[in-house]
Amino acid sequence: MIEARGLARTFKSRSRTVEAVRGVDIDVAAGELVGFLGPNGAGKTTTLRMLTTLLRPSAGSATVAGRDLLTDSLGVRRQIGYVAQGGGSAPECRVVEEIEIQGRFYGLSKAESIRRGRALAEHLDLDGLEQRLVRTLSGGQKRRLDIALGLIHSPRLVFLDEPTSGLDPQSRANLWQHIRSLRDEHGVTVFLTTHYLDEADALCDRVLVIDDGTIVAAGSPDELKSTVSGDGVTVGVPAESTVDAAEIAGHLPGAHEVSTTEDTVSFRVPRGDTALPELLRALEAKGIAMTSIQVQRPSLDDVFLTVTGRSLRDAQEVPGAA
Ligand SMILES: Nc1ncnc2c1ncn2[C@@H]1O[C@H](COP(=O)(O)OP(=O)(O)OP(=O)(O)O)[C@@H](O)[C@H]1O
Repeated sequence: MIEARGLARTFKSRSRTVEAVRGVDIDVAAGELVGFLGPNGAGKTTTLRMLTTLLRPSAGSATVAGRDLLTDSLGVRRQIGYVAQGGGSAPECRVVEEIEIQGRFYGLSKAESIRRGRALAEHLDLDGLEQRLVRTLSGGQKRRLDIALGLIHSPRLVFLDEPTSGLDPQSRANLWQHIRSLRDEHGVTVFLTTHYLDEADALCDRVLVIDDGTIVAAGSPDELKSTVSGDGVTVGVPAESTVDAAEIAGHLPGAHEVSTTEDTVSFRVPRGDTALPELLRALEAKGIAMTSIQVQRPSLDDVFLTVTGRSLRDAQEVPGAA
């Protein structure tokens, strides 16, 4: 559905040149729900704007929904839906008018726009809001309206730029369900940007991690996590046993990054759940009584940390990156 090669975009002003996207390759298959994850300023929106024909690439090529991005941008536009970060609906318009206007933009008749609008309203929980002014909608309702507008012409591929940013946790979870059902029930391929780790983890089949204009990791959330350093295990032991316990931990298959505090031993192993029985047996054989145990699956932040050397959360706070 998307095949991009070496897509790049440089912004030049008199004082400086910004290489916002430095030659990315992107492959998205039909029916996938793919997340583009990265900190502020990583190049997510710039990539999205290129793939949706809103910004001409400085280099590279792409096929989007079967159309060539550079030579058939109109064809691409007809095939895709795009929901920008702030959405596109006018605050003083009624919901029903927005839906109708959007349909007319895409060449639907008034009757078709209304029919399609009704179906989308039902699907996206907008029933009963048709006569409301857009500015009176809640944050979650407004996002769902923006998504409905992006889907009015029944695109096979939809781009969502940070669809849940600024929403409260409940509205975010609700919107995730709607986004999932676009794919599950309507077969729409979804490509979305996010800087929420939990969103990428919970929602996406596959995640592309972008940092400083370059894709630094790609795979399903589980694949990405398993390529990192494995599960983190922390075992509490009596202070006099930490040295022995650390040695035992270090001999477990695949154990690495062993460290101790006064009364804990921490290490990583490929699978925490399978390493634990062996650890327990070995500690018991040495007469070491464990006082606590904690196993932590790696997070997407660990992935980011491994590939960039920085925490994704810290990377959000880079001055001037926004
Ligand atoms: N029109 C522009 N002119 C100059 N620089 C730009 C322009 N648009 C984006 N940039 C720069 O390109 C880089 C990537 O920006 P982009 O908006 O693509 O990042 P992002 O990952 O979408 O960030 P965010 O999560 O904050 O939306 C940033 O350094 C940004 O300042």
